[in-house]
Formats: sequence, C-alpha cells, structure tokens
Amino acid sequence: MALTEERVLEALRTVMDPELGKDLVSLGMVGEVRVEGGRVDLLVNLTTPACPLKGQIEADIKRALAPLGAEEVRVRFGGGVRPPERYALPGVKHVVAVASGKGGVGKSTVTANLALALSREGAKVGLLDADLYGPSQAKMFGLEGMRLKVDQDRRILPLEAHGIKVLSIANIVPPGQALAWRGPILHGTLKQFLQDVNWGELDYLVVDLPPGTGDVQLSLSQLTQVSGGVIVTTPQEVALIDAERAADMFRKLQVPVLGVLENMSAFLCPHCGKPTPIFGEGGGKRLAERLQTRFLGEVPLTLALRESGDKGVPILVQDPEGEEAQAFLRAARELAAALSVQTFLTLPMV
Ligand SMILES: Nc1ncnc2c1ncn2[C@@H]1O[C@H](COP(=O)(O)OP(=O)(O)OP(=O)(O)O)[C@@H](O)[C@H]1O
Repeated sequence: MALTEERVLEALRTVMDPELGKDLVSLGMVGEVRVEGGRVDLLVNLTTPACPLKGQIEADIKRALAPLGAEEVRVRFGGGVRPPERYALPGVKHVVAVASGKGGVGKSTVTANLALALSREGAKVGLLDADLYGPSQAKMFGLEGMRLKVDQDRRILPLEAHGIKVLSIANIVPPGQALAWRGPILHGTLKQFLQDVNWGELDYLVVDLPPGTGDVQLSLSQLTQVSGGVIVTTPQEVALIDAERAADMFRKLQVPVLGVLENMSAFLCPHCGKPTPIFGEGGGKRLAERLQTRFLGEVPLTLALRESGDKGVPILVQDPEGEEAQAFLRAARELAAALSVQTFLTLPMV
C-alpha cells in the first residue's frame, strides 16, 4: 500500500502524549504532514517548548510509522506555551510563584536559574523580584545600580539581562536602604509591579516571593491569577516542616503546587567531584510525595553556584553544560510539563 498522508495520520492516532494520556491527533498536536516518496516530514506542536518528552514522542512516532514502510521520518517540534483561559496579566500567559518556608535555602538562586532555563528552552520569560525586604535578583543578574525607565505611556520598563526581563525593587530604592513598609504599601507596590509594567509578551512571569508566608503572598494571589507555585527546600527534615507551611499557604490561596525542588542536595567537591549529602538525602522527594506533587529534581551544593550568584552571572550563563545548569534545565522542563498538563485539564482543546 502506498505511503499517504492519511495513513500517516491514522498511525499517529496510536501515538500517545505520555503526560496527557491522549493521542497526538486528538490533541491537535500534529501541525503538518508531508509525504514525498518514502520520506515523511512532520510538525508536532507541543504545549510548551520546554517539553521534557520530546525524545520519547519522536521515538514513539518513528515506531508507529515503521510498519508503513517509511524510509525516513523527520520530526520537527513547534508550538508555544498554551495560555490558560484568561491571561494572568495583559501579554502574560502564566504567573509562577517560587516560595520557600524559610530564608537561605537558595530560593532566589533557584528562581533566577529556573527563569533562565525556561528561556533557554524557547519560552519568553520575565522575573519579578517580589522579595521586597531582601531583593537579590538585581545582583543575581548583574543589574545592580541600574535605574528603571518608563515607556511613552509611563509604564515601567523592566531591565533585561541574558534574555530575561527583570524587575526588582533594588533598581528603585537605593542599595542598603531598608524598607519598613506595612501590608497596604507592600500591596500597592506589588500592584504597580504587576499592572503598571510593560512586560511585553511573556509565556512565564516567574515571581521570587519573600521567604515564609505573609502579606506579599496574599497580595500576589489577590492581584493576579497565579497559575502555580514551586516550593524550594533543602533536604533535611527540619527544612521540610517549613516547606510544608509554604505549600499550605499556596493551598489556602488556591494556588496549585506544581512541584518541589530540592536545593543544596549534595555537596560536590570542586577537586574530585565526589558528592557528600551534607544535609541528608531524599527529603525533597519525600516532601513531593507527601504533597502529591511533582519532584522537580535536585540541585547540588557547589562552590561554582555560590560564586556565580555573588558575581552576578547566573550558573546557567556561566557554565551552561555543567551539572548545576543541567539540573535546572531538567527542573524547568518538569515545571513546564506540570503547567501544560494543568492547563490542558482545565481547558477545552484548541
Ligand atoms: N546550590 C547551591 N550551592 C551553593 N550555594 C548556593 C546554592 N544555592 C544557593 N546558594 C547560595 O546560598 C546563599 C543564599 O541563597 P539565596 O539568596 O538564593 O537564598 P534565599 O532562600 O533566596 O534567601 P532569602 O530568602 O534569605 O533571600 C547565596 O549566597 C547563594 O549563592
């Protein structure tokens, strides 16, 4: 039987998206099928460019088309981040909040590198530093001392570094000046940071929340539709108790927890590379199981990561092939997949 587009489409009905549990054709993911002689060219539109299952989907497609006698199958991936029913902010599809139960677990480091990893995977990403009392993103991105500008409509223009739009209070208030704001002023500032800013078109606006559970968390969920939250923890049992509080806060604010990321998992010796689990092992994974959410993976404790934060060159830029960057890339793909599945479950298919 001749190789035709119809037969290819029929075969693709047997290829499932492993996350969504439906076939690629019913999901509307097959964008284009071209058959020329024995060659098949396919465009598959993913629900996020950061999809962690590209390799598996491609292999499944090739396996499904092999019995048709195709000599060569070429799969191209396209498709942008699928928006929720209502955009979170004008031009912004998803707001993702990153929280920790307590300070010092590396939440800001994780937020910066997750944002960069999502961007590296092809998404348009912004980062809002909502840690108003202890802003660190201007430093992380080497933007200290730079002042914000406004556009012709007098909306704030975020700064830009390594392809990420970054907005931090540190670029408004002089460095070293302590903020002693009460709830209403915090709320007003956050409102301005969300609504009076020219974010442009973003797939993800990643928000670095202050540690703990407080006014900013509450304000954020009142001011915008937060698509989901990420919990950052270190592996030891005492840290998990705090992290669980952060998860509880998301639950009370009706923000779905998309996953748990374990930071400072094992110390990697800069000389021999040997891992030492200083803070214990497996805590983040156990927490994810308890919360019935995804485990986004482990980021090691390394000298390079600490130094990169201090230098203002995030590890994803400084050493994109290194072990730390790869851990952030894996976590970003898992996060993007969690959000895609959630969007899919709440939306009629397009
Ligand atoms: N995986 C890691 N390996 C080495 N150093 C790390 C790692 N993660 C974070 N750090 C370092 O730990 C310190 C605290 O990190 P960071 O500021 O990101 O934490 P935080 O949880 O956001 O803190 P706070 O909530 O108090 O602002 C920084 O010096 C940072 O460079």
